[in-house]
Parts: sequence; C-alpha cells; structure tokens
Amino acid sequence: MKIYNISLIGFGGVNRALAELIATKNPLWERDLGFRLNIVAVSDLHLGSVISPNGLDAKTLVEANFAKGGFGELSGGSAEADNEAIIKTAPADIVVEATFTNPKDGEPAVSHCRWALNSGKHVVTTNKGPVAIAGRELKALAKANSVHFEYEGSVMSGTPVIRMAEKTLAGAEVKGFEGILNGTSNFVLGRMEDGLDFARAVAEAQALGYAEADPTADVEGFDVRLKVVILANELLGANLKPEDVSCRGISKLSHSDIQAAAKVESRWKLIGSAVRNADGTITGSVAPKQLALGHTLAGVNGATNAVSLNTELLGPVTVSGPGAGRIETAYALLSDIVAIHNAQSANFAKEAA
Ligand SMILES: NC(=O)C1=CN([C@@H]2O[C@H](COP(=O)(O)OP(=O)(O)OC[C@H]3O[C@@H](n4cnc5c(N)ncnc54)[C@H](O)[C@@H]3O)[C@@H](O)[C@H]2O)C=CC1
Ligand SMILES: N[C@@H](CC=O)C(=O)O
Repeated sequence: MKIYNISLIGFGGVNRALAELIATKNPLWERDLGFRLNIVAVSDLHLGSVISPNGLDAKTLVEANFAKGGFGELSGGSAEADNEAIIKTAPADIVVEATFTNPKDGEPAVSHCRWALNSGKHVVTTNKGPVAIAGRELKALAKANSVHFEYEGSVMSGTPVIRMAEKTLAGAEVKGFEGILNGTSNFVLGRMEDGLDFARAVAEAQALGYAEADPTADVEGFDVRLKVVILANELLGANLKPEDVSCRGISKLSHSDIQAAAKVESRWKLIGSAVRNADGTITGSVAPKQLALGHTLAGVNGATNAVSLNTELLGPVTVSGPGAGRIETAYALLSDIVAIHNAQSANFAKEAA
C-alpha cells in the first residue's frame, strides 16, 4: 500500500477540509484507492509553519484552535510561514497549494508551484492564479521534472469538468462554452431574488466558505475571468491571458433589475464564455446576462455551477455540480492525487512488464 507524504501550503478552508478528510477517510482510501495520505508539513501566513517528517496527526491539526503564529508551539514548528523552506525541504511527494488566488499576477502561488516542481515534487492546487497566468510554464516545468501539475479544483470546485472534458470528450471537438463559473455571485443573485440586499448576501457567501479572501474578485467577475482563461486554454487550445477576456461583474445589478427580469420570466446570471471564431482566434468574455427561465443555465441555483460545452459531434454537453465549498473543493485535490496515483501505477506496471 502506497503512502503519499504531502505538504499543505495555506491552511484555510480548503486545506483544512482536506485534513478533515484525511483524519476520517484514510482507511477507506487505503481500501478503495490503494493509498493513504500523510501530512508532513504545513505552512500558513497566519499560523506559521511546521515540519514533521514522520507525519502530523490530521485530527489534532483540524481540532486545535491555533492562534496567530500557533504552529510555533508545535515540535518542528515556527511562528513564521517559511513557504520556500517548507516546499523545498520537507520530505513530501506532493505539495498541495491552497493559498489565496491573486488575480493580478498569481503570486506568491506561482513561485510556490515553481519551487515544488523544481524540487521534483508533484503539485495539486485549487488556486486559479498559477493555472490561468502561468499554466503553460508550470506544465512544462512539471514535464521537465517528471512530476505532475494538477488543478481540477481551479474550475467548478470538485465538479470534474477539466478532466471529464479532456478524457471523456476527446475527439468531440469543443468549439466553445458558456457557464456559471462562480458560486458566490450565483448565490448572491439568488439571495437578491429572495429580497436580501447585496452586502448581506455577500456576507452569507463568505460565512459559507464560498467567497474569495477578497470577494471583489467574485462579484466583479475577476474570478470567472481566470476560469474562462483556464477552460479556453485547456479545452480550446487557446493561449489567453486574463487581460484578453472582457470582464463585467454583478455589482451594478440592482433589486429593480432583478425584479424587472422576473416580470418577463427571466433571471440574471453571471456568464463566462469563450468561442472559437471562424478565423481560429478565441474570444472570451464575462458579463451578467438575462436568461429566459427555459435556458439550460437559468435553473442553476446557489453555489452550484454549470458549463455547457458546445461540441461539433454531440452539440451542447452540460456539466453541473458544486462550484464552491470547502469539502467540495478538497475533493478536487483528492481527485488530482488519484490521477497522480493512477498514472504512477500505470508507469510501474509498464516498467515491470
Ligand atoms: N473555497 C472554495 O470554495 C474554493 C476555493 N478555491 C481556491 O482555493 C484556494 C484556497 O481557498 P480557501 O481555503 O477557501 O481560502 P482561505 O482564504 O480560507 O484560505 C487561504 C489560506 O491561505 C493562507 N495564505 C494566504 N497567503 C499565504 C501565503 N503567502 N503563504 C502561506 N499561506 C498563505 C491564509 O492565511 C489562509 O489561511 C484559493 O486560491 C481559492 O481561490 C477554488 C475553488 C473553490
Ligand atoms: N470564490 C469562488 C470559489 C471557487 O473558485 C466561487 O465562489 O466560485
């Protein structure tokens, strides 16, 4: 049975949820997936950092109510988050990057990924910054170091859109897509339909763990813009950068806009889309759209996301599922580790044959 040693970079909602899963699900994973996970290091800007080559107890990590710098009290701990040393020197097979998404330049997460890949460690991440802004470079770096760079959770949280499209729709020729790609803004629009004001709806999304550290990224569309770039580059073979995608969020929609839409049997949704043009170029955009109630995306509510992939051979194929949430996103990290494990097992089998 395989044990993967992992380092957690960032210990907020998502990585804490992964630790929670590790605390309870390792025996199940051992039986069903053929591996278990062992946390050998954690680094967090607020809590500090800790390395324990034999492994930290996941339950203790989750249940201890650490104060600022609290990892300094642990054996092998420091009150400072020394990400670089943790990533480069802790005896991990896999670095799990779940610090905040920086929509401007992706840092410091891009550097975290570079350090890990250059040290011969796999990277799994839910952070959209490195994937949208430096995805090509990081994939090449992973290849050069014979390791994996996996990022299923960067779009639609635990709902498997990237891997599903690449593996099971291979050959179907994706020509474009449109989707609801931000759980927070979709949740906020729904709560405004219920009569709640914008600020209170955003506060609810924050309390539920859906929102970005700065929820401006959610409501102004910057988060969806990163996801449009990721999907367009993955599924349409584009080479878009965030600044190539036009972007308008939901913050200017008022209660009267929402009521006016309801009167004509429609509702507002924040739509991210991309299309391959006749000349082969790809255009991406993010904007609120008023959809008739019969539209495939109009009934997608709360933090649920959905994307309709427009394919040449099948027409539209729509995938829907959780788009945000701590456990849901931690599942995406697990699915990335399963992908690494399966690829490695296949390699070992090939070498042994
Ligand atoms: N929460 C969700 O539903 C989803 C989140 N994501 C992405 O996953 C990542 C993590 O999300 P959450 O855990 O919800 O965020 P969070 O804000 O709860 O946690 C982020 C953690 O990273 C730490 N951090 C920030 N900068 C750091 C640095 N330079 N070094 C070390 N630690 C640092 C913070 O102290 C915080 O504990 C983000 O990039 C987010 O965009 C992706 C899909 C869904
Ligand atoms: N803040 C994001 C989290 C997932 O990417 C969202 O609300 O969709």
